[in-house]
Amino acid sequence: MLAVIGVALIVGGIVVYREQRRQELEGSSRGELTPTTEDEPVVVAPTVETPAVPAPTPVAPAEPVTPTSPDVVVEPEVDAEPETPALETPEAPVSRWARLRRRLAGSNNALARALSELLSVDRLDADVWDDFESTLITSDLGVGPATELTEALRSQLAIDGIADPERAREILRAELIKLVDPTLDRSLNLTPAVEGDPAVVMVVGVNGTGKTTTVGKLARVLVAEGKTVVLGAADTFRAAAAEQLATWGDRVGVETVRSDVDGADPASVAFDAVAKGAADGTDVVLVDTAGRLHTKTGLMDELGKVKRVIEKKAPVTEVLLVLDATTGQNGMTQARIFAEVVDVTGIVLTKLDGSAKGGIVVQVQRELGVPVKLVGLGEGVDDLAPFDAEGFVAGILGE
Ligand SMILES: Nc1nc2c(ncn2[C@@H]2O[C@H](COP(=O)(O)OP(=O)(O)OP(=O)(O)O)[C@@H](O)[C@H]2O)c(=O)[nH]1
Repeated sequence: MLAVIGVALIVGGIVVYREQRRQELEGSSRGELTPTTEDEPVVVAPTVETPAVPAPTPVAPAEPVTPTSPDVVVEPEVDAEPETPALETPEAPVSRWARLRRRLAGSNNALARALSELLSVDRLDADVWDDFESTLITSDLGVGPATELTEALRSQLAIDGIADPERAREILRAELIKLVDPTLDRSLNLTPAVEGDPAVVMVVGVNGTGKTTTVGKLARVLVAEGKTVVLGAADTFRAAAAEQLATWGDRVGVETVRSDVDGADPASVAFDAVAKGAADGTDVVLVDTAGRLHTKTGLMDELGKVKRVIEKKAPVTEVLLVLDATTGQNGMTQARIFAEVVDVTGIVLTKLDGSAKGGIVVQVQRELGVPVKLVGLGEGVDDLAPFDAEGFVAGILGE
């Protein structure tokens, strides 16, 4: 009898234990973890919420899944809850030249070619100098600067010769730097006329030159310098331009003022952007504008109006003209027209990485009397650098 009672107790114990264990396992598989105490939260790895999708047919693990099997429903990968993208830290402007300089050397520059050919000849006769001058002209240096450089080198190398290539190179470098003019003030004017106002930079240029990209890249340069920025999408002609600009801004935590209406008045968007900048105590407002060249009067009217309307709020401190270096003489024609309709205070030369004609730096500065302040040397987000005469010449000479 005792033995029967003993066996009954053991069997009963086993049944109770199994039931408890089963409940425990069920609970944990549903991820139902509860904090043990209120101030000691249990950290649970974020559970992926499966949206109300019809339950997929389970796939037998042993059977290889082939794309041709019509019965197989592959469980879609469920993305984790979208996270706010982390803000990017743009590269500091000072370190950019060192990285981008090599791209100038790699662009089969006509200027660089002319210089290295000059250094490789045995004798500097009249034919060599004529060829040299012609190649300089094809590099978009402009006739005046090409003749000047040829004459300067001719007189100096006539004395020293090129027997010492190092010395000849020194002379070349010095003359080129003189031509590019290291004395020009290339800093952006970001000092507001009235204290407390934001500095206002208007960016103008023909569409396709890289204007919107430049505004986005410039915002990164300013953010890297610790400045606060607001973007104004006043290029309301192309609807996607505002979207493109806002994407640039979002990546570095910069707000973009834009219109919800396609083809809205650019002057009003520009005004709103500057008003927002002023209200928020922002350092710089960058205004992207449209640059359709229907007629000069149309362009003048539009840009003139944008500037006038902005200045009801705060004076424009800098007008940057964006030029595509690969368009050569065409770019020069655009530059002349823009310089007639607005007071350009600085040039941004884009796509210098793809241009065989770096000489345009010199020509555009000479003709417009305005310094090249920034250069675009690639499609990367930080491929815009403050221009520097010595760095540019070193790049051209492949140093
Ligand atoms: N290689 C190279 N490409 C560049 C550079 N700057 C801009 N681009 C490219 O040029 C193309 C045109 O740039 P956008 O900024 O859209 O030109 P946009 O002038 O603003 O044109 P709209 O938006 O129509 O006004 C893009 O593919 C850019 O990536 C540069 O310095 N080097």
